[in-house]
Amino acid sequence: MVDLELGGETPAEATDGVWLACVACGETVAPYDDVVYRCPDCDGLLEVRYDEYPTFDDFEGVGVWRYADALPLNEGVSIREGNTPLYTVPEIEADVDVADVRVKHEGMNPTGAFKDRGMTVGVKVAERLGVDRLACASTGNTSAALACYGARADTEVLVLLPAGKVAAGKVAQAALHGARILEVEGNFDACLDVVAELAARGEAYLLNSINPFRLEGQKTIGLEILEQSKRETGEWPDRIVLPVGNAGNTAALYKCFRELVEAGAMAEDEMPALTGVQAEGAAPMVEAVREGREEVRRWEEVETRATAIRIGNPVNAPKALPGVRATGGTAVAVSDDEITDAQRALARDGVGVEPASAASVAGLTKLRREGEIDDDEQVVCLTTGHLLKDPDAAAAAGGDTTPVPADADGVLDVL
Ligand SMILES: Cc1ncc(COP(=O)(O)O)c(C=O)c1O
Ligand SMILES: N[C@@H](CCOP(=O)(O)O)C(=O)O
Repeated sequence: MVDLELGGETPAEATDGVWLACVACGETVAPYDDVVYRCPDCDGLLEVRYDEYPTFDDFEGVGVWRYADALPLNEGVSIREGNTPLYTVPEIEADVDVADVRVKHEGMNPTGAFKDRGMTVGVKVAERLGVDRLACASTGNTSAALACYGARADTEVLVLLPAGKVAAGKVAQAALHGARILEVEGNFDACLDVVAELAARGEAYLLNSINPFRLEGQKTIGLEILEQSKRETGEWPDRIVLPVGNAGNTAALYKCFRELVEAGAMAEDEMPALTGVQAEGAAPMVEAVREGREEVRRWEEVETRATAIRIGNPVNAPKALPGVRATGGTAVAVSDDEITDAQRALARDGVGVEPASAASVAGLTKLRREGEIDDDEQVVCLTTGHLLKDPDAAAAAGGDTTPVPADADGVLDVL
């Protein structure tokens, strides 16, 4: 069972109205006394809790730190993350025949992915804890963001990547920002096992999404979607469709909604339906949702062109699965070809994304075809990473180049 109830008494462990609580057994833990990732009693996942939850009236400014009242600290290690666009996508909207489809493009963050929202918080907490080495396992984007924010904080960064399975743009980012890059003979889940063990031995501070502070930053995706949707359409969306890998965003969005409900700023039946999309070759969350299970079964073998979500053991599943259920959402698996088709469709609407991001639109298309989504819905698809993250995939999905001589007549001959 999971205990996701907010509110109640502030425990003695709280510092500045903030504490950690185990979602499995309810144990409370002081936030900044020791480095802790899991419940010391039962090994369950931890989440950040507050003595007070803000409403929309409490927010001011722009970007992630507009939402400081919903975050554990008042400021972060920041390079101006968040405030990403919510695009209309007229061609996709017409193709899927849904009343309103918008795309929240998280690829427009400073390092080109949503991870920056988590790192601006997580790296600041690391500073407060006084750690001297940051680490993560990564399919690419987490490592790029951690390398960048670690550089900004002048702290050593170690990243473990599955050898040969990370897109070129992401490795280049981690390298240029000065991270120590270790290529592991194994998939992402194996990398996470190793780095979690290093963290448990005190060798590094872990900044994957198992870190509860990182997910606080990612909550702001939900707050921005709600505010932008209300401003641009007068309504909150009925549904948010998102790619799922380690299930951090699903967990963070659900926490965002729960906090708004606790603050009295949202009714429970107003929570947008969280709709997760995975690649067919890496779909343990979809399997768990379909089978009504509380936990995922780890997939040892995973494969997909969408390398960012090539993940077989989503660590945040115990937080994310209740979110899918409680919001009336669902989960669906899509093929690599469906992902590439969606990447092309987004590109035709002027939105350049990496393959994993396009999974959201592929999922919407499939669920519409299967009659699981109604035509009168207002839907937001989350696109999580920029096109340039994976230049090889973009080139393969795009058109061919044509060689021409260096004169106008020669060029006109081929047109
Ligand atoms: C581009 C991209 N999209 C989606 C995901 C999946 O997000 P989550 O792990 O929060 O489910 C990731 C990483 O996991 C990613 O890098
Ligand atoms: N896609 C991720 C996988 C790791 O997820 P995390 O959110 O737990 O850090 C990546 O970019 O590495």
